[in-house]
Amino acid sequence: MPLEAGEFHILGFPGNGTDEPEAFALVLNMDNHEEFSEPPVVRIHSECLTGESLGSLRCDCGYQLQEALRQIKKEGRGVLVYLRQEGRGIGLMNKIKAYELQDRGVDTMDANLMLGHPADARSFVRGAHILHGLGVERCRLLTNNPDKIHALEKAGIRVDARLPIEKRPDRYSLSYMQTKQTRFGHLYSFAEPGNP
Ligand SMILES: Nc1nc2c(ncn2[C@@H]2O[C@H](COP(=O)(O)OP(=O)(O)OP(=O)(O)O)[C@@H](O)[C@H]2O)c(=O)[nH]1
Ligand SMILES: [Zn+2]
Repeated sequence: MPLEAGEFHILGFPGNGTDEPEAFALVLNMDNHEEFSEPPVVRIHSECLTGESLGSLRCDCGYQLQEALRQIKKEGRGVLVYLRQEGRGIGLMNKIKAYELQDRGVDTMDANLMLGHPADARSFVRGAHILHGLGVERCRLLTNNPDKIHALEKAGIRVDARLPIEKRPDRYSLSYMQTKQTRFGHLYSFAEPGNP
């Protein structure tokens, strides 16, 4: 599939009609093991229609999706697994409701909780299964989220290195990214809230 970031193979993974939605992976050069000494670059990406399709600036998802593909292309090999866990797993309608609360000053974690949802309702086990199916047992993971690393390791994928994937915060995304840093434990290089 020709993408702006380069040519990738797209592989589809059907859902089960109930709790497991469809997923897909964008794969580059994964049959070619001999040529590469380091484990592949991997991104486990969660759906964000507003950030990716509409170009919403209030989160960093659109940037991260494109940047992950650019990094994989630059490396010459890797996998992006796309999981349809919109809104950290609460779905688009609930995310829109959460945005309404956020417009009234509630942060992204409390907005989920006030709506009766977990702060993060996602699971990354499917991502690990898909990686296993592609023959990936270890990787260098593009993420700022330590929970994602622990989830993959628990599911049997060794994460040899974390590769940061950071959008520079701006006036639309700063408070959202600060909340991810202070409340979700995301690792960002802008160390002090208020100092992007
Ligand atoms: N409920 C809710 N979900 C959001 C909001 N903003 C983005 N999302 C969702 O958050 C998910 C992405 O999670 P992030 O916290 O941005 O990043 P991550 O995947 O945990 O970590 P990284 O690997 O560092 O990107 C996607 O499913 C988005 O749809 C929000 O304000 N509320
Ligand atoms: Zn987003």
